[in-house]
Amino acid sequence: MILSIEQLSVSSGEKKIIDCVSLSIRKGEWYALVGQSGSGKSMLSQAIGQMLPSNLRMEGVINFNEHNMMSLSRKQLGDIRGKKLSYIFQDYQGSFTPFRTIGQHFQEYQKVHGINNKETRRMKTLEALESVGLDETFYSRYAFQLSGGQLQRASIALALMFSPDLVIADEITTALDSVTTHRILELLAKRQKESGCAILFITHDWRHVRRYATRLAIMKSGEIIESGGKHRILDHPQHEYTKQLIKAAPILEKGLPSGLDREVSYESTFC
Ligand SMILES: Nc1ncnc2c1ncn2[C@@H]1O[C@H](COP(=O)(O)OP(=O)(O)OP(=O)(O)O)[C@@H](O)[C@H]1O
Repeated sequence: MILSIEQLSVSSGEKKIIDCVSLSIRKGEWYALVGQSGSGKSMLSQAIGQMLPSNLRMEGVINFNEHNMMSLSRKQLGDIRGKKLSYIFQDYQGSFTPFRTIGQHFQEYQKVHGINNKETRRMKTLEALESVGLDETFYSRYAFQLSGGQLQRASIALALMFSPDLVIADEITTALDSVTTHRILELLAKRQKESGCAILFITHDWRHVRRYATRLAIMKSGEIIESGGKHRILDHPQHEYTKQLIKAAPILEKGLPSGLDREVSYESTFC
């Protein structure tokens, strides 16, 4: 297991926001976390990287690789975050400051993680951008000169820069149109295959669960109410709430069975 969460609770004063959650993620898998708005998905994802605000109290165990995340120092957490554990957020505009070029962001990110030679950092940046279909002209562009899809491509490149074991992708396509969404998720799937990382994929969209996930968990009011393999849950949901969520989902693409991979060519067109 890459990640093992046991009996995790997060509270604000007397109020439990996450209630005794346990889940584990295997090496290289695509694990989906599904649930209504406010159910605690983002909070759980932030708890994994120990990024919760100080007003919240955490209990339980979070083991990431061989590390007990809750007992690490700031410095140890800093070494893991970005290198072994990385995040891609919904708010891609917020991930890049407007006054710095894409290249400067990549330079800074690598510098923080100990790559001291500027030219090495530049070469690695160009390689990373190329791996997501962005050519070298993007190096000197500012974030506001990129489309939403291009910024998410850059976010994916940044998140995968140090070949992390786990990438947490928190509703990364919510702000994108459907064609761009498709291209971004195909790109993420392709880069996942190449790098072998596991993905914790937070989503509201059952079509994406059906297409990409290997296993999933459903959250409701801070608890995981059902978890397991994709086929089992999509084809035979046990919990009434899961049944309702699946029923309320948009009609799934006709003729696409729950688990069969369908080859879709990777579009390198910039989006
Ligand atoms: N710092 C905080 N202090 C107290 N409560 C908080 C704090 N941050 C978030 N919450 C509450 O925790 C609950 C879970 O929020 P969270 O953002 O994890 O939900 P979510 O499932 O990710 O929702 P969405 O799908 O809309 O992003 C919400 O009720 C939210 O108001």
